[in-house]
Amino acid sequence: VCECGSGRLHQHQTQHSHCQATADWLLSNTQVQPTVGIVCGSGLGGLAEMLKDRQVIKYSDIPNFPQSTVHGHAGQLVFGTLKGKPCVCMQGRFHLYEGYSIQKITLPMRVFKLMGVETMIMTNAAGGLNQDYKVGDVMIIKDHINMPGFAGVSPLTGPNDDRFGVRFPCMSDAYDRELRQLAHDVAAELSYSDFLQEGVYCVLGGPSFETIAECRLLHKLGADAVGMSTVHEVIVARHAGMRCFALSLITNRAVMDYDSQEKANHEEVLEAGRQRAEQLEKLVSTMVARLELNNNNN
Ligand SMILES: O=P(O)(O)O[C@@H]1C[C@H](O)[C@@H](CO)O1
Ligand code: HPA
Repeated sequence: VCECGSGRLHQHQTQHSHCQATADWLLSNTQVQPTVGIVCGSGLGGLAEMLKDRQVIKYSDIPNFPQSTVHGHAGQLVFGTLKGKPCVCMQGRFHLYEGYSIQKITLPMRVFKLMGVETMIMTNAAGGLNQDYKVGDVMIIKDHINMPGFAGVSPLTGPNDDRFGVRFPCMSDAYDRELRQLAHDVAAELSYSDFLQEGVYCVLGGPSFETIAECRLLHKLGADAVGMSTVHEVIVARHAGMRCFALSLITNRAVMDYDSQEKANHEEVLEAGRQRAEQLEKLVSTMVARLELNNNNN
C-alpha cells in the first residue's frame, strides 16, 4: 500500500521515501550540499563545466534516477561551486517523449529540494514564435502555457504529498520576479540587452516539431516560444517551494508560413546552443554570484 495515506496501492515513482533515499545517497556521495540547482537544456551542457571543484555522478549510478536518452544531454549530475555558491547541475534533462512518466522526469526536483536546494535555474532550447525573435536570442521566461496540463497531464496528478507542498499550488508567480529583474540587470551590464527577450514559453509533448498550423495557433494563444520541457520541472519545483528562474535559447524560428522551405531539426538546435553558449554561461554565472539565498518564497 502506498505511503501517500490514501490506503490504496499506488506506483508513485516520486514517493517521498524514494526521493529521500536518492537525496541521502547523493549527499553521502558528494562533499557539496547544493543550494542552487541548474538544469541544462539541449546543447547547453557547458553550463556545468563552469563549476569549480567538480564532482560528477552518472545518472546510471544514482538510485531511482532515469537515464538520458537524447543527443546533447550527457546524463550526469555535476556538483561543485559556482562563484562560491554550492550547486548541482543536471547535465542532461528528461523529457516526456522519452517515455518516462511525467512524475519520473521531474523526480530530480524533489530530490534537489530534499538536498537543500532553494533556487532552481532551468534552461532550454526553444523555437521562436514571436516574429521579433531571432535565432540566438535568449528569452527570460516570464510565464508558461502548459499544453499537456490542458489535457490533464500534470506531474502533480495523484494523491498530494503534503510534505512537498499543497494540493493546489499557485502558478501565477511561477517565475520569480526578482530573479527576472536580476537577469535584466546582469544582461544590461554585460551588454547582452540586444539579444535578451522576455516572454511566454509553451510546452508540448514532442518529439515531433510543430506543424505550421500548430505554430500559428500557439502564437495566437500568446506564446512567444515553444519547446518540450521545463514547465513540468517548474511545476514540481514551485509545488515544493523552490524559487524558479528559466531561460530559453531561441535555436530556430518556428515555421509559420506555407511558402517557407525551413525545416526544424535537432542539429540546428545544438548548433545554436554552441554559438551562444559562452554568453549564456556568463549570464547565468553572474546571476548566481549575486543570488541571495534563504528563500522565503514558499
Ligand atoms: O531540453 P530542451 O528543452 O532544451 O530540449 C529541446 C526540446 C527537444 O528535446 C529538443 C529539440 O531539438 O531540444
Ligand atoms: N519546437 C519545439 N521544441 C524545440 C524547438 C521547436 O521549434 N526548438 C528547440 N526545441
